[in-house]
Amino acid sequence: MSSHTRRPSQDSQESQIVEEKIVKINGEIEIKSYSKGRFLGKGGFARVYELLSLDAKQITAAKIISKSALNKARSRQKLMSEIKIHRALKHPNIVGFEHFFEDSENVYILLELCSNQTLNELLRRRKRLTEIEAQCYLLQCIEGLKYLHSHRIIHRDIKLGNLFLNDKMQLKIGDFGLATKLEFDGEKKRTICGTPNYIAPEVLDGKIGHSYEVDIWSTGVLGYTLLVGKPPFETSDVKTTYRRIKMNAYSFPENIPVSDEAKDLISSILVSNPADRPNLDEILKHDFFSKNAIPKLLPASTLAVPPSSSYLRQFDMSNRGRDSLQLTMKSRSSSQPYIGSGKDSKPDPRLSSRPASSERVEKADNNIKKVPSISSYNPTEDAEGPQIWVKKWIDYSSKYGLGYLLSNFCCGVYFNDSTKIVSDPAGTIFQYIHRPGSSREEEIMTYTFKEFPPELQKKMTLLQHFRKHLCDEETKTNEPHKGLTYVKKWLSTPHAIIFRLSNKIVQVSFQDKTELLLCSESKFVTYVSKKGERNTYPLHSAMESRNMEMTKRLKYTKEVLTSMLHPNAGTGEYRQSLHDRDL
Ligand SMILES: Nc1ncnc2c1ncn2[C@@H]1O[C@H](COP(=O)(O)OP(=O)(O)OP(=O)(O)O)[C@@H](O)[C@H]1O
Repeated sequence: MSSHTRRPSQDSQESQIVEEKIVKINGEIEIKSYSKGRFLGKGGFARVYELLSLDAKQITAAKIISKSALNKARSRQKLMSEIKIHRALKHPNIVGFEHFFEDSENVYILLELCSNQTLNELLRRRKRLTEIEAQCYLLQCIEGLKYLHSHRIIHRDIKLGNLFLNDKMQLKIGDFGLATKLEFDGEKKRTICGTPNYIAPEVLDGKIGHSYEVDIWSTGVLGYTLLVGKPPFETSDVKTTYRRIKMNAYSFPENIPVSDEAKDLISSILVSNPADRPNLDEILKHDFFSKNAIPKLLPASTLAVPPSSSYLRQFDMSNRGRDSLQLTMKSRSSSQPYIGSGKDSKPDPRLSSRPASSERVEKADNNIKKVPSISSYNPTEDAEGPQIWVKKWIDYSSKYGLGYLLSNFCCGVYFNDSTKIVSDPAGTIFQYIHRPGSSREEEIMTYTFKEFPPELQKKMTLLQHFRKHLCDEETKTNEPHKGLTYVKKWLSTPHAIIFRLSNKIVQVSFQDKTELLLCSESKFVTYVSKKGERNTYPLHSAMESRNMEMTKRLKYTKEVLTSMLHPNAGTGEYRQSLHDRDL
């Protein structure tokens, strides 16, 4: 199997098309083409990019390793071992291994794309996590480890940066560069490897050898790090860190609240003698995992902010005796801090903000009972409603376009020429979305705020201008986001402004501050009432609901969306028909 990359002749940059040459058994040659997309990150060895297979239209993360980095026999062996171990694995909590191939310059490892980065970036944004989040991630990590250990594989590098999150917020163990497969169960390994903060004492000792218990130790370090915000043995130099690990010198800081159950579990894991540590099943039976119900997956909003109190209440075991409806179909707060002019102050007609404060949603719990058709409905991720929506916007289409702030604090502009720009919350990177030449396909280019083509200068200045007006200082985080959601289309009617987001959510923000968020894929609808109450329903039950305020708006939305598909859409006649339509 071999392949080659095609370099554009006048372009000195890296090639954008990768071709894989497959020699079939009958000698025929098949060429598979991939288009190289966004840069996702780099490690010691590899640069990682999105790779789109042009025939299957499937996007993967491609770890591209230059062969020049493999001139030492040890690095080649390491890569071969990583591929050999990883390709045989299949589990929901392990990064999927799709495929690998090579050409004269590189080795390409195609992996399941984890678009929400790793727990490393998450913790940098969030500082530390709530207990329910730590439970949820630890459970998934332990499930992945159980699978590995049952196949006699020790990962040996469990740490924040090797725990990936996919678009559904599923945790996936990745990077098998240091993993090893035991020949038999009692075998001990002696290679000193791992990442300083997470390395187990028996690895540092080197004499006694190590086994599965090193992954258990790292899970303890992981639990501590998620809850406290920094690893237990961290110091400014590696030697002192190692000394602390050997002496088991760590403590829980007094100013950070950590439950007794969490402290007990972590302390039972972080013991010097590997034989005294609990095994994975014993960890799962610990009180830390039974003091409350634990969500299978967390909402994507927790990438930026902690889960809201109303979200948390559905997992509180002390509520279990209450009305089952309240527990199964909880109204959810976005948990994002409320930014905006508020309902009492008179809003600037051009500057709008959506009502999304958590107090409002908490009040909504009592209202849920009034919607009869949803009582048999069990909560899923979808019951959370969309995680990303337009929080504020400024309609400056009289001159330039529409500027907006999303609930995940990404800021964007839909320009009058239909090009779009969207920045990450920190203002580090931005994406420019346009249709090059006469192409029908949109192209998404990613640039940093410091380096971008000069022709984008004016649009960047406008983006900066909108950001200044829409963003609060406190909402800016430091971490670049990947796969940014942006406004794909928007339309203003006499009653509402309608946004179609790139994540396929349609948001209808009415003049009276009510709001509909429609998810065409999951067929769920979230309604924010005049009082600011936010509830999510399956679309079919929402249509039949007795909540007239909502059904009226759903009907209006349906009519507007249908007429947008009309051949006359965009013409004066069409616009007039929108004006004539009643809410
Ligand atoms: N499956 C994936 N989906 C999305 N991004 C990924 C994926 N795999 C890797 N990345 C990104 O690429 C970066 C480098 O990947 P990785 O750490 O696996 O490379 P490496 O060279 O093997 O690193 P190391 O030096 O730790 O062995 C990661 O930090 C992450 O940002």
